Amino acid sequence: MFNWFSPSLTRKIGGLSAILLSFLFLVIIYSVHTLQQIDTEMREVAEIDIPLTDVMDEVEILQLHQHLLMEKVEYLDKSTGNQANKHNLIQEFNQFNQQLSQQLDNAVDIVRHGLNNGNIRVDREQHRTFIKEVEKLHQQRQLFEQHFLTAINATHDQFQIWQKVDEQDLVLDSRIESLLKSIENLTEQIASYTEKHERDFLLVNSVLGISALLIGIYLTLYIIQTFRQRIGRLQGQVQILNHSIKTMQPDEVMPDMQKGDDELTELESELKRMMERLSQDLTDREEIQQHLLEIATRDKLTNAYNRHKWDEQIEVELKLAARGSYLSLLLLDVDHFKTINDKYGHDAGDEVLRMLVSRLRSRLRATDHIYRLGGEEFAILLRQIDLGAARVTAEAIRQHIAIISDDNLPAFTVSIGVSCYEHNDDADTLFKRADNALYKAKMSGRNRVEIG
Ligand SMILES: Nc1nc2c(ncn2[C@@H]2O[C@H](COP(=O)(O)OP(=O)(O)OP(=O)(O)O)[C@@H](O)[C@H]2O)c(=O)[nH]1
Repeated sequence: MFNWFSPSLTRKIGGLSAILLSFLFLVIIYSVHTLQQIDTEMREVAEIDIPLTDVMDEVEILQLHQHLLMEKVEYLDKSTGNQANKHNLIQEFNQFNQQLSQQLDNAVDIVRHGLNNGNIRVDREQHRTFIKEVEKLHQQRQLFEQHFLTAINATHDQFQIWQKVDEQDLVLDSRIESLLKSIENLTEQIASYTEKHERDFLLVNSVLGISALLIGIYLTLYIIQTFRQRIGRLQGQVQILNHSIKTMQPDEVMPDMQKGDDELTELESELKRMMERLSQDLTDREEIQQHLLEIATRDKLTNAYNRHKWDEQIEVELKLAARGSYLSLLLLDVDHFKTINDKYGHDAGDEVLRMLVSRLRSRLRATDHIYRLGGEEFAILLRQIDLGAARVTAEAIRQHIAIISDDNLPAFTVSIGVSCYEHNDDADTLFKRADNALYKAKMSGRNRVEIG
């Protein structure tokens, strides 16, 4: 089923456009149909009703003329008896008769022709009735003429005969009048049909036009609103992405995805995926950097910090100590390491160094760092430890190392020189005191702790 909220933007706009076009199509179809209808009705009025009205007006005028002639003839017949004049008037009367017949035939022809050609669409039945009425009028007129001629030629009861003729003349007048009235009615009827169609045309076209306009406005506003909203969101996300790339900080929170599966949502999810990829890349990069840093600062054999790290860190620790915190240095050297190497081999010597660092770690706090300064010499920095405590720690270490017993490794001992930060010490002076103490320990027989 068509769900308005889920389909793509193209389909939404396409759907609304299709509805809009359908409305316009309906307007066009309806307009063409109604205009055709109005045109047919106007043609019917022009081709049938107007000529018919003209003909019947002509009939009425002729009838009036004939009526006057008849009055004259009647007067002459009754009073003067002027035969020559009467004869002329009768001839004139007959001419009008012919013209009247001709006009009535014309009227019938117009209607019949219209019916046969299909030009008459409105009230065909009433038009057929009109033909019948005209034919009847025709017959009555012929009857009237016969009566008129009889009246002229009558030698007695003239007054009564002329009265009858007058009566028939009146009937004919009223019949013609009613025929004219019926034509007028037909014309009015067609005019009212046309008017109704024009009104409907305006109404339906207005409704369809306004609907199309409203849909068009809605469609435009919907597109503008949607694009502004969604593109605003996308701009925000692109800015977040941009900022993350600039600062190399992928921890910016992307807004939640909008529901739907249109093109802009796809673009949004693509941006989200890019952000995730960037985040992953930056994490990987950080891990690699961390790893490289480890490699750069650690001794490969023992994993203790190397001399490079020592040079860096001692300055940091000295600054902290200068602010008032204790800092002690243990300088540790394996006794007779050369002999171990010579006697048990270089690999065994390596293993001794590895084990030494591992044991030292187990005796120290996490904040006490071990540095391999070269060969079998190590430095240990003890934070927040004064000289006395450092000596105790050094002694504990020495004893712990001396009692190691491992079947695979030779027993060995260490000598330790201890120094503690003093006012205005630098790396050299602090180191020197520890080194002197170590020297003293070596000179005093090794496996000893000495204070510098
Ligand atoms: N196995 C091994 N030996 C090393 C390493 N670095 C230095 N050495 C050896 O350590 C020995 C140090 O010997 P010396 O400086 O004479 O010191 P010592 O034999 O320990 O004598 P004292 O310090 O006076 O007790 C040398 O033989 C070096 O070759 C290493 O990484 N592995």
